[in-house]
Amino acid sequence: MENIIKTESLTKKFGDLIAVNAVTLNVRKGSLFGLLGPNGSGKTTMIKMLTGQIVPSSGNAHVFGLDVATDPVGIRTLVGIIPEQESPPSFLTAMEYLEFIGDIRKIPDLEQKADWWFDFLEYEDKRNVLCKDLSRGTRQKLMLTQAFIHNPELALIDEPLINFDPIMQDKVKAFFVSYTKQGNTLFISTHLLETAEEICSEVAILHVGNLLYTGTMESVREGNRHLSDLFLSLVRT
Ligand SMILES: Nc1ncnc2c1ncn2[C@@H]1O[C@H](COP(=O)(O)OP(=O)(O)OP(=O)(O)O)[C@@H](O)[C@H]1O
Repeated sequence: MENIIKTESLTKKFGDLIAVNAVTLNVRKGSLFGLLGPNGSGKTTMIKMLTGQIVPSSGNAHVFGLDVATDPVGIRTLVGIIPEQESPPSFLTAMEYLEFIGDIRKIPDLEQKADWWFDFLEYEDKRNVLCKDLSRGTRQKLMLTQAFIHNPELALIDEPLINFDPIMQDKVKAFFVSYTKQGNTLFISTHLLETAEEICSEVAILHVGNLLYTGTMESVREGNRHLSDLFLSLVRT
């Protein structure tokens, strides 16, 4: 099956600190890929490199065949991301922010698509509220909306569920599963191991920048093993 993301010895150093150490992995089309790891293991750094927000120190990564180092804008045009800032501009309303995204991405039928997302994520009543006055969960809804509103074939999202209540988490999880069942690819980082076990088709486990495991959820579950058992056995050693 086609690899949508390919990395080879991908490395990021911040001074003497090696945040991501020679990671080689492939993400297949249609995967719901979960990147797991303890605090500071390099998950955000990986996502930032794969979305062209920071440049690798060495090694390489290709997304849709585009090199993250030389074509970051090409990649960001194609994929859905929540940018580094993670918050919409405070001086725009939710709808004004989506119009701004619609202009940049040249999205046809923006109004109609925004209506669908306001309804689906249940924040229609916040449409005309300034972003600075939105709750953290509602800001996360808006950021998810802007990541998916142009119907990308690939989205890379750092901790997509963390600010949501359990009901909204269920709804978003179901969306992620149906999004990938349609042939799209989703790459998420998460600390929620039960959630990853429930929805991911493949996982990778990072520990102090090193890739300790990558495999399908079937291979994780061999012998009735739980993802948390595998995770803890790898990162506690
Ligand atoms: N801009 C930076 N400058 C210096 N060090 C950085 C920078 N960004 C990240 N790091 C370091 O790189 C390492 C990996 O950080 P990263 O944010 O990628 O981890 P993470 O797995 O996403 O962590 P968490 O689960 O806590 O969000 C950490 O030691 C972090 O302190």
